[in-house]
Amino acid sequence: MKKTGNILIVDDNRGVLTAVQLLLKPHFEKIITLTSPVTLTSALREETPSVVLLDMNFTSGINSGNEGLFWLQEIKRLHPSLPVVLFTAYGDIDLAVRGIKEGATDFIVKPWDNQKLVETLLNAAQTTNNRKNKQSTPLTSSSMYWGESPVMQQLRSLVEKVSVTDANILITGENGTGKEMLAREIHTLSSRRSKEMIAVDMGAITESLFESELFGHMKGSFTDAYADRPGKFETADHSTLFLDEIGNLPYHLQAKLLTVLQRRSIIRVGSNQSIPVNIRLICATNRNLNEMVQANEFREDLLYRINTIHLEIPPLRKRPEDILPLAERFIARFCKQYDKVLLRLSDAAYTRLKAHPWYGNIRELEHAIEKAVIICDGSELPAELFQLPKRTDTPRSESSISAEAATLEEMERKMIQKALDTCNGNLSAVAAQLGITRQTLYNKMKKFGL
Ligand SMILES: Nc1ncnc2c1ncn2[C@@H]1O[C@H](COP(=O)(O)OP(=O)(O)OP(=O)(O)O)[C@@H](O)[C@H]1O
Repeated sequence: MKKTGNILIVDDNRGVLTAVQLLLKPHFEKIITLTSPVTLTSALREETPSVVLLDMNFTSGINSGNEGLFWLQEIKRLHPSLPVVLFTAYGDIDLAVRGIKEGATDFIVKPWDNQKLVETLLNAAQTTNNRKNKQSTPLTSSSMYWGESPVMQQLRSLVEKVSVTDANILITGENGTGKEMLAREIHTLSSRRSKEMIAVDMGAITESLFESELFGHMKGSFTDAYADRPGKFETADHSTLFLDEIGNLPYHLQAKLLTVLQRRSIIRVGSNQSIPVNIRLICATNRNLNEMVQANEFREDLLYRINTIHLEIPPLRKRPEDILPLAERFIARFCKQYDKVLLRLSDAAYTRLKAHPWYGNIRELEHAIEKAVIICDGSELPAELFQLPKRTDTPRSESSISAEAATLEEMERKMIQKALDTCNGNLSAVAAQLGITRQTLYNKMKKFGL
């Protein structure tokens, strides 16, 4: 017989306790008994059962049931959704009805019918178990794979600790390391998970729409404002707001963001009414914000505000033990998606994947696997299906050009000058060609006197 959760039984009659305990033993994983309700609240703080069976009368000779109702309220105060089944004296239906009105799930009349008692308690415990399973679904169904590497295990334990708090989090890491995926995981692990996480790509937001997108607007406040519209901050109220590519936010707009984060309220464009917002903020960037602060490209006060907790996702090449488990997960996912039998990696493919530096990180690995699964004809993925780009250059952060600041600055100046010449001074085109924002370009031109 399958056992269902734990039960707490509170009854001052030891004979009743023993009889009920024997009856329920085959049905519950653990049975906790209390002969007095005095220790009830401390017992519930230690362990939350799936159901409580609560006697209504603890003082011999007094059958008012008031004590039982008092303890029922205490249980509900601690655990509002914990099912409580009342154990009432014979014929005391009125009391049972009062108990039900005050939140009890059901009642059993003494002397009890064994079968009815077992069924009632199992049904009540089942509702708790269903709820627990439902709550844990988002946690277990996450497609995020943490990896085997010690560095990712450390990150995981930190994430589990901080997710439940409302602390602002800054996630950094190279492109494709899974910053957005981690932000979603944090949201799923938080108490805000019942509402959708709101994600904004700060690199894609145009300067003219920045305020309206983030803080909302009132009808008629500008040409295209046909109706009142909430911004992302308001939409994320009581949820998580994920600001991706925060390093791409132009300098002069950073002050506006900071003000809202400090005040925890927004004012829609065209309004003068301040609207409080309760958001948990997660930001992400692949840029080094400390260096940007030094270069006057990022406000130091904003950095302090957003990085209460800093999580750095290491690049895949720095945790090679995670490459193959990730690859295998992607193979299983894409074989299912493209309706193929489960393919396996050939030994040569295995070696090739493990040796590749994956500068595009998990995203690059995911795409490589998807492509290979699509074109594979046999039951094994040969190495030839993985024509991985050979890159002789290393990612920016590790590049040798950072070795000497003077050389780097000279190189930067020359690159900007060259781009200015080829783009005939069109600053937007120069910024796009160099892969930087216009604000960064202005700052650098000022610095180099161009
Ligand atoms: N830990 C992981 N487990 C499984 N898939 C992952 C993991 N991390 C990333 N991915 C996959 O890799 C891809 C890139 O992830 P994501 O967009 O979160 O990276 P990112 O760091 O935010 O990228 P970018 O810097 O380019 O915005 C996504 O398709 C995601 O599903």
